Amino acid sequence: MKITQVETFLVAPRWLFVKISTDDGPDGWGEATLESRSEPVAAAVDVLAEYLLGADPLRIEAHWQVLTRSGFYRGGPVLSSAVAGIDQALWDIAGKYRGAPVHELLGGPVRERVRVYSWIGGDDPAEIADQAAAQREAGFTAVKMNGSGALEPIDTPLAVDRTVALAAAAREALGSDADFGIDFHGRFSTAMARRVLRELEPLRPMFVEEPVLPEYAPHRLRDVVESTSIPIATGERIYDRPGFLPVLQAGIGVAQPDLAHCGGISEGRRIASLAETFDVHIAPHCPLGPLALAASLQLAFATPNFLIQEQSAGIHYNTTAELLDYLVDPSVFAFTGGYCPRPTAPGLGVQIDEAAVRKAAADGHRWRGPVWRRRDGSFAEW
Ligand SMILES: O=C(O)[C@@H](O)[C@H](O)[C@H](O)CO
Ligand SMILES: [Mg+2]
Repeated sequence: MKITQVETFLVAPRWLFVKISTDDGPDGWGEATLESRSEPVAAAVDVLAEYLLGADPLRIEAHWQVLTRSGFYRGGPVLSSAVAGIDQALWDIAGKYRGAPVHELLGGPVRERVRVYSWIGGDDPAEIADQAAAQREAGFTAVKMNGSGALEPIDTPLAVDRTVALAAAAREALGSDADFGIDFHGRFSTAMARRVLRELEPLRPMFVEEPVLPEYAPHRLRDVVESTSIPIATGERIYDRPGFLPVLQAGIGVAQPDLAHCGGISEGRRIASLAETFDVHIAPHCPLGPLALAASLQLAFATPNFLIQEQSAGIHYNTTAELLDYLVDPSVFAFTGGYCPRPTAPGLGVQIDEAAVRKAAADGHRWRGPVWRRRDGSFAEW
C-alpha cells in the first residue's frame, strides 16, 4: 500500500481537512484546522506531502519523525497543525486497514463512554443562567463559558464583579451536581488573575482556563496556580511535550492539548502520558470540526488520565455550517446524558461526506477571530 495523494479542504465554518489517498488501500481523513490561520497550514501540508507520496501509510511514527524533524526548523502552530492533520489521516488509514477503531490500536478502551461539555455564552448573568439551564436540560453535566470581555491590565472592581457575577449565574443555574469551566483566553495579567481567582474560588468551577497567556505560563503560571485551589487548565496553544513540561511543572490541574494543533494523535498520546506522570488529566481542546473531535474521542477512549472532552455541536461561528454537516452518519456524535458513546467503526470512526466537503471547499472560508480593544484603543486579548 502506497500513498498516492494528499489533499486539503478549507471548509465552512472554519475547518481545514486533510485527505490521504492510497493505491490499493483505504483513504484517510484528518483535520489541521488552525483557527484564523488555516491557509498557511494548508500550504505546509502541501510541502510535507512531497515526502509522503509513494510512502507506506502504515509507518506512522517513522513518518512523524521525518515530518517534524527533517525541516530543521520545527514545531510552532503552523507546522504542528499540518503534521497533526496528516497524522490523524494516517491513523484513520491504519484503523481502516486493520478493521479496528484507532482506540483499539492504542491499547483498547479504558472507559465505556466519554464525558463531553458544551459551550454557553453571554455578557449578562440572566443569559448565562438560561443557557446553562438549557444545556443541563439537554443532558449535559458540564459547560464552559467565556469570561468577561476586554480587560485592562489592572481593571476596576466593577470588571471583577462582572466576571464573578457571570460565573455565579452559571453555578446557580447548574446547582452543585454539575460543572462549569471558565475560559479567559489569556485576558488577565498575572496580577489580575490572582485577584479574580480568589473571588471565583467559592463558586468552585471545574477549572479556569488560560487565566494568563501561554507565553507567560512557563515562568508565571506557578504564581497563579499556587494562589488558588481552582484547577488551572491550559494547553490549546502548546504544541508538543517540551511545551507542556513547564506548565505541568507549574502545577496545572488540566492539560488541554489540541489534537489538530499538537502533531496529532501520536504526540497527543505522548502529551497525555507525560501529563499522567504529573497526576494531571487531559481535556483535549476541540472547538473544531468532526475529524478533530473524532481523533480526540479515540484518544479519550484509550487514555486513563482523561477528564472531559470539548466539542462544538450547534456552534455556527457566524456561518450556517456546523459540526455535523460533513458526516454521512451524524449519530456518531449522539451525546446522551452528557456522554458520547464509544465509536465502533474502523479508523477515526466517522465517515466523511466527500461530496459535501468538495462542494464546501469550492467556497472555502476566511474565518478570523475578532480584534478587541482596551478603553485606550490598544490591543486586547479576545
Ligand atoms: O477553548 C476554546 O475552545 C477557545 O479558547 C477557542 O480555542 C478559541 O475561541 C479559538 O477558537
Ligand atoms: Mg480556550
